[in-house]
Amino acid sequence: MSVFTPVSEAELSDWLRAYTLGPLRELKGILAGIDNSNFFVTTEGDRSGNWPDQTRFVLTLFENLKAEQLPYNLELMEFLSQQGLPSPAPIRDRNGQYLGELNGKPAALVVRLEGDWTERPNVAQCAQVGGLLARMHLAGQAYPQQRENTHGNAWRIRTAIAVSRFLTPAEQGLMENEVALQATFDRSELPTGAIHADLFRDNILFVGDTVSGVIDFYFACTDLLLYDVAITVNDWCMGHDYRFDTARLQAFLQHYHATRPFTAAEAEAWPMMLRAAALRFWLSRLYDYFLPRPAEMNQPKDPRHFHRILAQHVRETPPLPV
Ligand SMILES: Nc1ncnc2c1ncn2[C@@H]1O[C@H](COP(=O)(O)OP(=O)(O)O)[C@@H](O)[C@H]1O
Ligand SMILES: N[C@@H](CCOP(=O)(O)O)C(=O)O
Repeated sequence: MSVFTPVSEAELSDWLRAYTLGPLRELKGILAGIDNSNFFVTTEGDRSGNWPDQTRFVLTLFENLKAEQLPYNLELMEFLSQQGLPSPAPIRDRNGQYLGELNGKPAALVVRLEGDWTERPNVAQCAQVGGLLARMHLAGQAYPQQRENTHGNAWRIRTAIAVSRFLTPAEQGLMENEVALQATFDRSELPTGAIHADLFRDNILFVGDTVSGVIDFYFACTDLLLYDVAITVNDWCMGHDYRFDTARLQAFLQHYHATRPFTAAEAEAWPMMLRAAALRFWLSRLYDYFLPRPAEMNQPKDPRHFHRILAQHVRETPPLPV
């Protein structure tokens, strides 16, 4: 979303001296995104450096994650990019470090990928994203690091308490019921691994109908693969009436299933995963909407969207259609 921590050209020019990317040409704050402070950075390039042809980068100042939590995310991006997946590689400085500090925040530069995100994905794009997510899950099985989901059960309970006063009694009832159900739902038979955990439409870039990039791995963690699928389809395959668009959903899931077949336990857990995924973003959007952090540029997202998706999933829980 946002720029919470401003950076001046002089501050960045000074910081860039640690890299072999040449002098700063342009610095521009990015409005999109909601967690970190992001900037497009263009440099003059340095033909003698490690990134001779690269002049376009994204600078992120991490607002929530601490430096010790970031190696999981940044090294996952590097790992997936080495496996041929279109994830932006973090840039290492002259000392081989990809994580520094700028204006009191942990900060990193990553390669700026080509392409734009799509607001209205078509069936072919959903199919591509389904296949891509399955490939990311399979590749992630070899990723050696683990990180607990910061938006798991304890976070759900804490956040539900914090936002409760902003809800109607009916909304409070729905939330309390879901938080309690999710807390006791048996997940022990479900496959786990490295998940993106926020693979919304604005985190995939396309050139035409071809995926050119997967960005924003800063919620990535070790969790259920099926939960990641549910998060992704709740955004990519949702229709205007808060029911799935069947053609996009089937294309997505069939392409996923062709690369990593769903297990019987996953088919059974599907409705609860869709609900967990909707609850996760209802809660975070409520929190960001009613209890926002101060920001120079900010664009809170509408929490009612996920309230409606959750209510619909509770009314009618669609089976896994593969
Ligand atoms: N590697 C990248 N290549 C191209 N654009 C990027 C890249 N990383 C981020 N962006 C742009 O910055 C925006 C915000 O980034 P994002 O990681 O989603 O922010 P946040 O972590 O705050 O949610 C994206 O919507 C995209 O336009
Ligand atoms: N995708 C989430 C919030 C995180 O936003 P992002 O800009 O980091 O993708 C939502 O839509 O609520």
